Amino acid sequence: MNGSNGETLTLSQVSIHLAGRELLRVNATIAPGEVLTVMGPSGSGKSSLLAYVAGFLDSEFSASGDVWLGGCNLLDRPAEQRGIGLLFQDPLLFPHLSVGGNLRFGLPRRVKDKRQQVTQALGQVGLAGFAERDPATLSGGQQARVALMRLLLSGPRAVLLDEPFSKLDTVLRQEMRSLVFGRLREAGLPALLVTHDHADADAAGGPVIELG
Ligand SMILES: Nc1ncnc2c1ncn2[C@@H]1O[C@H](COP(=O)(O)OP(=O)(O)OP(=O)(O)O)[C@@H](O)[C@H]1O
Repeated sequence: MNGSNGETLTLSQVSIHLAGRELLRVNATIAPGEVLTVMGPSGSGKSSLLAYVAGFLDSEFSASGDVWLGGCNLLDRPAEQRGIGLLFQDPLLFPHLSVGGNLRFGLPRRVKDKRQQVTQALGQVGLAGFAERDPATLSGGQQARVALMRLLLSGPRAVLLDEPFSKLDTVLRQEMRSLVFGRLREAGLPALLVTHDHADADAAGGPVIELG
Protein backbone atom coordinates (compact mmCIF):
# COMPACT_ATOMS: atom_id res chain seq x y z
CA MET A 1 0.00 0.00 0.00
CA ASN A 2 1.22 3.48 -0.75
CA GLY A 3 0.82 6.49 1.53
CA SER A 4 -0.47 8.68 -1.28
CA ASN A 5 -3.47 6.34 -1.73
CA GLY A 6 -4.60 6.61 1.85
CA GLU A 7 -7.96 7.82 3.02
CA THR A 8 -9.04 10.39 5.59
CA LEU A 9 -10.91 9.30 8.72
CA THR A 10 -13.39 11.90 9.94
CA LEU A 11 -15.28 11.84 13.23
CA SER A 12 -18.11 14.30 12.87
CA GLN A 13 -19.96 15.42 16.04
CA VAL A 14 -19.47 12.01 17.60
CA SER A 15 -21.23 11.94 20.95
CA ILE A 16 -21.47 8.94 23.28
CA HIS A 17 -23.88 8.77 26.21
CA LEU A 18 -24.03 6.33 29.07
CA ALA A 19 -26.92 6.26 31.53
CA GLY A 20 -28.25 9.60 30.27
CA ARG A 21 -24.91 11.40 30.63
CA GLU A 22 -22.67 12.51 27.75
CA LEU A 23 -19.35 10.73 28.15
CA LEU A 24 -17.61 12.49 25.29
CA ARG A 25 -18.02 14.60 22.19
CA VAL A 26 -15.38 14.47 19.45
CA ASN A 27 -14.85 16.21 16.13
CA ALA A 28 -11.68 15.21 14.34
CA THR A 29 -10.15 14.76 10.93
CA ILE A 30 -7.29 12.29 10.63
CA ALA A 31 -5.28 12.51 7.42
CA PRO A 32 -3.75 9.47 5.67
CA GLY A 33 -0.70 8.39 7.67
CA GLU A 34 -1.60 10.60 10.63
CA VAL A 35 -2.20 9.36 14.19
CA LEU A 36 -4.73 11.12 16.42
CA THR A 37 -4.00 10.39 20.08
CA VAL A 38 -6.89 10.25 22.55
CA MET A 39 -5.97 10.65 26.21
CA GLY A 40 -7.99 11.13 29.38
CA PRO A 41 -8.68 9.65 32.80
CA SER A 42 -9.90 6.11 33.33
CA GLY A 43 -13.60 5.90 32.50
CA SER A 44 -13.61 8.99 30.25
CA GLY A 45 -14.73 6.87 27.31
CA LYS A 46 -11.56 6.30 25.26
CA SER A 47 -12.21 2.63 24.58
CA SER A 48 -15.90 3.34 23.95
CA LEU A 49 -14.91 5.81 21.24
CA LEU A 50 -12.81 3.13 19.51
CA ALA A 51 -15.68 0.65 19.86
CA TYR A 52 -18.06 3.13 18.19
CA VAL A 53 -15.71 3.64 15.25
CA ALA A 54 -15.06 -0.11 14.91
CA GLY A 55 -18.74 -1.01 15.19
CA PHE A 56 -18.95 -2.95 18.44
CA LEU A 57 -20.12 -0.40 20.99
CA ASP A 58 -22.16 -2.14 23.69
CA SER A 59 -25.91 -1.52 23.64
CA GLU A 60 -25.67 0.06 27.14
CA PHE A 61 -24.38 3.17 25.35
CA SER A 62 -26.23 5.49 23.02
CA ALA A 63 -24.24 7.32 20.39
CA SER A 64 -24.69 9.78 17.54
CA GLY A 65 -22.52 11.46 14.94
CA ASP A 66 -20.91 10.21 11.76
CA VAL A 67 -17.66 8.41 11.03
CA TRP A 68 -16.41 8.90 7.48
CA LEU A 69 -13.63 6.92 5.85
CA GLY A 70 -12.92 8.09 2.34
CA GLY A 71 -16.38 8.62 0.89
CA CYS A 72 -18.23 6.10 3.09
CA ASN A 73 -20.07 6.57 6.33
CA LEU A 74 -18.82 3.60 8.35
CA LEU A 75 -21.96 3.60 10.46
CA ASP A 76 -23.85 2.21 7.47
CA ARG A 77 -21.72 -0.94 7.60
CA PRO A 78 -21.38 -3.81 10.06
CA ALA A 79 -18.07 -4.08 11.92
CA GLU A 80 -16.62 -6.73 9.60
CA GLN A 81 -17.13 -4.53 6.53
CA ARG A 82 -15.58 -1.35 7.91
CA GLY A 83 -11.97 -2.11 6.96
CA ILE A 84 -10.75 -1.24 10.45
CA GLY A 85 -7.62 -2.90 11.86
CA LEU A 86 -7.21 -3.21 15.61
CA LEU A 87 -4.15 -3.45 17.82
CA PHE A 88 -4.55 -4.00 21.58
CA GLN A 89 -2.18 -4.22 24.53
CA ASP A 90 -2.27 -8.03 24.21
CA PRO A 91 -1.10 -9.35 20.82
CA LEU A 92 -4.06 -11.80 20.79
CA LEU A 93 -2.36 -14.29 18.48
CA PHE A 94 -4.34 -17.45 17.81
CA PRO A 95 -2.70 -20.10 20.04
CA HIS A 96 -3.77 -23.01 17.80
CA LEU A 97 -2.04 -21.55 14.73
CA SER A 98 1.66 -21.22 13.97
CA VAL A 99 3.17 -17.76 13.53
CA GLY A 100 2.78 -18.18 9.75
CA GLY A 101 -0.81 -19.38 10.24
CA ASN A 102 -1.57 -16.24 12.22
CA LEU A 103 -0.22 -14.08 9.41
CA ARG A 104 -2.03 -16.03 6.71
CA PHE A 105 -5.25 -15.61 8.68
CA GLY A 106 -5.02 -11.85 8.18
CA LEU A 107 -4.46 -12.06 4.43
CA PRO A 108 -7.47 -11.35 2.25
CA ARG A 109 -8.68 -14.40 0.30
CA ARG A 110 -7.81 -12.80 -3.02
CA VAL A 111 -4.05 -12.77 -2.23
CA LYS A 112 -2.50 -15.53 -4.33
CA ASP A 113 1.04 -16.02 -3.08
CA LYS A 114 0.34 -16.19 0.64
CA ARG A 115 3.53 -18.01 1.56
CA GLN A 116 5.69 -15.35 -0.05
CA GLN A 117 3.79 -12.52 1.64
CA VAL A 118 4.20 -14.18 5.03
CA THR A 119 7.91 -14.80 4.51
CA GLN A 120 8.42 -11.22 3.41
CA ALA A 121 6.44 -9.80 6.35
CA LEU A 122 8.40 -11.85 8.88
CA GLY A 123 11.69 -10.77 7.31
CA GLN A 124 10.67 -7.11 7.56
CA VAL A 125 10.36 -7.31 11.35
CA GLY A 126 13.45 -9.45 12.05
CA LEU A 127 11.53 -12.73 12.36
CA ALA A 128 12.78 -14.58 9.27
CA GLY A 129 12.43 -18.33 9.79
CA PHE A 130 9.72 -18.00 12.47
CA ALA A 131 6.78 -19.13 10.31
CA GLU A 132 6.50 -22.63 11.81
CA ARG A 133 6.92 -21.50 15.42
CA ASP A 134 4.20 -21.80 18.06
CA PRO A 135 3.35 -18.20 19.10
CA ALA A 136 3.58 -19.23 22.78
CA THR A 137 7.33 -19.75 22.32
CA LEU A 138 7.87 -16.12 21.23
CA SER A 139 8.86 -13.25 23.51
CA GLY A 140 6.39 -10.45 24.16
CA GLY A 141 8.17 -8.17 21.70
CA GLN A 142 8.22 -10.85 19.00
CA GLN A 143 4.50 -11.51 19.51
CA ALA A 144 3.80 -7.77 19.25
CA ARG A 145 5.61 -7.67 15.89
CA VAL A 146 3.63 -10.64 14.59
CA ALA A 147 0.40 -8.92 15.67
CA LEU A 148 1.45 -5.75 13.84
CA MET A 149 2.26 -7.61 10.62
CA ARG A 150 -1.00 -9.60 10.82
CA LEU A 151 -2.82 -6.30 11.07
CA LEU A 152 -0.97 -4.76 8.11
CA LEU A 153 -1.32 -7.87 5.93
CA SER A 154 -5.08 -7.76 6.40
CA GLY A 155 -5.10 -4.55 4.33
CA PRO A 156 -7.03 -2.26 6.70
CA ARG A 157 -8.21 1.18 5.57
CA ALA A 158 -7.78 2.69 9.04
CA VAL A 159 -6.30 1.49 12.33
CA LEU A 160 -7.36 1.73 15.98
CA LEU A 161 -4.76 1.22 18.69
CA ASP A 162 -5.78 0.71 22.33
CA GLU A 163 -2.78 0.98 24.70
CA PRO A 164 -0.71 -1.07 22.24
CA PHE A 165 2.63 -0.66 24.02
CA SER A 166 1.61 -0.76 27.67
CA LYS A 167 2.72 -4.35 28.30
CA LEU A 168 6.19 -3.92 26.79
CA ASP A 169 9.30 -2.94 28.71
CA THR A 170 10.87 0.47 28.12
CA VAL A 171 13.33 -0.51 25.40
CA LEU A 172 10.85 -2.64 23.46
CA ARG A 173 8.23 0.05 23.83
CA GLN A 174 10.46 2.55 22.05
CA GLU A 175 11.26 0.07 19.30
CA MET A 176 7.60 -0.81 18.77
CA ARG A 177 6.55 2.84 18.73
CA SER A 178 8.87 3.64 15.88
CA LEU A 179 8.00 0.42 14.04
CA VAL A 180 4.23 0.86 14.37
CA PHE A 181 4.05 4.58 13.64
CA GLY A 182 6.60 4.26 10.81
CA ARG A 183 4.58 1.48 9.19
CA LEU A 184 1.27 3.33 9.52
CA ARG A 185 2.83 6.42 7.96
CA GLU A 186 4.34 4.41 5.09
CA ALA A 187 1.02 2.70 4.45
CA GLY A 188 -0.83 6.02 4.54
CA LEU A 189 -3.29 4.71 7.12
CA PRO A 190 -5.19 7.10 9.38
CA ALA A 191 -5.07 5.91 13.01
CA LEU A 192 -6.67 6.59 16.38
CA LEU A 193 -4.45 5.84 19.37
CA VAL A 194 -5.72 5.52 22.95
CA THR A 195 -3.01 5.79 25.59
CA HIS A 196 -2.19 7.02 29.09
CA ASP A 197 1.46 7.57 28.14
CA HIS A 198 2.47 11.02 26.85
CA ALA A 199 5.58 9.47 25.29
CA ASP A 200 3.27 7.45 22.99
CA ALA A 201 1.56 10.67 21.91
CA ASP A 202 4.93 12.35 21.28
CA ALA A 203 6.12 9.41 19.19
CA ALA A 204 2.86 9.35 17.24
CA GLY A 205 3.55 12.96 16.34
CA GLY A 206 -0.05 13.88 15.51
CA PRO A 207 -2.79 15.90 17.20
CA VAL A 208 -3.92 15.00 20.72
CA ILE A 209 -7.43 15.09 22.19
CA GLU A 210 -7.87 15.10 25.98
CA LEU A 211 -11.19 13.66 27.14
CA GLY A 212 -12.84 14.20 30.51
N1 LIG B 1 -20.23 -2.72 28.50
C1 LIG B 1 -20.43 -1.69 29.33
N2 LIG B 1 -21.62 -1.51 29.92
C2 LIG B 1 -21.84 -0.47 30.76
N3 LIG B 1 -20.89 0.45 31.05
C3 LIG B 1 -19.70 0.31 30.49
C4 LIG B 1 -19.39 -0.76 29.60
N4 LIG B 1 -18.10 -0.64 29.21
C5 LIG B 1 -17.62 0.46 29.81
N5 LIG B 1 -18.56 1.03 30.59
C6 LIG B 1 -18.44 2.27 31.37
O1 LIG B 1 -18.32 3.32 30.42
C7 LIG B 1 -17.42 4.32 30.86
C8 LIG B 1 -16.33 4.52 29.84
O2 LIG B 1 -15.55 3.33 29.75
P1 LIG B 1 -14.31 3.21 28.76
O3 LIG B 1 -13.78 1.80 28.89
O4 LIG B 1 -14.69 3.68 27.43
O5 LIG B 1 -13.30 4.26 29.41
P2 LIG B 1 -11.74 4.44 29.17
O6 LIG B 1 -11.51 5.92 29.11
O7 LIG B 1 -11.30 3.61 28.00
O8 LIG B 1 -11.15 3.84 30.52
P3 LIG B 1 -9.72 3.14 30.82
O9 LIG B 1 -8.68 4.20 30.63
O10 LIG B 1 -9.86 2.72 32.27
O11 LIG B 1 -9.59 1.98 29.88
C9 LIG B 1 -16.92 3.84 32.23
O12 LIG B 1 -17.68 4.50 33.22
C10 LIG B 1 -17.19 2.35 32.21
O13 LIG B 1 -17.44 1.89 33.53
